[in-house]
Amino acid sequence: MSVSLKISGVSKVFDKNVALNNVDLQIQAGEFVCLLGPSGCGKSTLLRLIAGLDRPSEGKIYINDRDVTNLPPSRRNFGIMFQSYALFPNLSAFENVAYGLRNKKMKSKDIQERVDRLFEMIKLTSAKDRLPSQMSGGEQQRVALARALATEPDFLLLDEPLSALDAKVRISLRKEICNIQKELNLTTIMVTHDQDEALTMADRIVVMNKAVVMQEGTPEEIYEHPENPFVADFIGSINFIDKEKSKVYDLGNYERVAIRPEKIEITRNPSDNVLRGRITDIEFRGFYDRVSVQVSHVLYGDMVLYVDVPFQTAKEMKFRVGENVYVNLPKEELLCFESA
Ligand SMILES: Nc1ncnc2c1ncn2[C@@H]1O[C@H](COP(=O)(O)OP(=O)(O)OP(=O)(O)O)[C@@H](O)[C@H]1O
Repeated sequence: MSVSLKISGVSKVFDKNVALNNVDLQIQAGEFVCLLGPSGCGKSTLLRLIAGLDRPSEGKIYINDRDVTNLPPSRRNFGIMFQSYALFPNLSAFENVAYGLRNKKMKSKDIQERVDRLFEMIKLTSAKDRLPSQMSGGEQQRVALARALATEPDFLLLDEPLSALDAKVRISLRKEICNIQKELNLTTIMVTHDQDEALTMADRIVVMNKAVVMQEGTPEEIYEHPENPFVADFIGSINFIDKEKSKVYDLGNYERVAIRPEKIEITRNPSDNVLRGRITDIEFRGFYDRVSVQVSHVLYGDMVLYVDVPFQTAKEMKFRVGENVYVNLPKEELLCFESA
């Protein structure tokens, strides 16, 4: 069974340090939610409160509308997986996964069946009898996932589960975790500070900063319609244009506009609505080039805009550092913020 979770007015204060400030959050049954934010924003604290490893200073936590705020972890029925694999070093992979089931006094035959099924799920059947020290980091983390799922939890908590792994393994494990999560329709909350991870894995992202939720939404909503400069800046790259610099655009009541580097067009043809500039730097970034353009509009003052030019366009246009170009900031791509 998959459950819904509700965090209602939750605060957590350590001495005088406010780790969470009046956080509200609803998570639907079967949903994959990522808590994303910079170091110290409170995401691990929130995960610990949901697990019952710590108690909120204020507010309530509900599982399927049942108040569990004062229930111990053992009565919340979740699986958990940490950054460090935390496997028992002296037990085989199989016994690591079976551990919780033996504790529950499940029959040997049933344990065998369930653990075998889990090893099929994580595609590691051949490594069942190995010790953790005989497995790669990625394999150990898959065993940790199987262990978290063994007791058929109602929801899954993942605390930076991929951050200790190298880039390739991380990307393949992202997919595997998502597939398993969807197959089991298991409500899942993952803490990460890696925006790519959140964007590729989550049904919904909760962006946090300084103990509060800054915005929540689908990856597309968060990327395309950030509600404030913090979210715009934290997820993806962004150029900010502040009011005092922007005499070209009438910002009305807005204090700032912003535009993502891939939304700016760079050309050699002057036309309406383009700004003149000079290329000061070109960085090769694989499938795109990041071109820095010093905009030299009299009214603009000095401002560098970053423009991401897709690989193919960059190849055809052959931009050079020092060259004069024009940049177009399409009006419909501008993000407007009332305050900085
Ligand atoms: N047990 C504790 N005692 C005192 N302060 C704590 C404790 N746990 C967390 N904090 C503080 O609460 C704030 C939030 O910490 P938390 O670990 O939740 O952040 P985080 O977003 O998970 O950061 P990171 O990504 O670095 O793990 C920080 O200022 C931290 O120092």
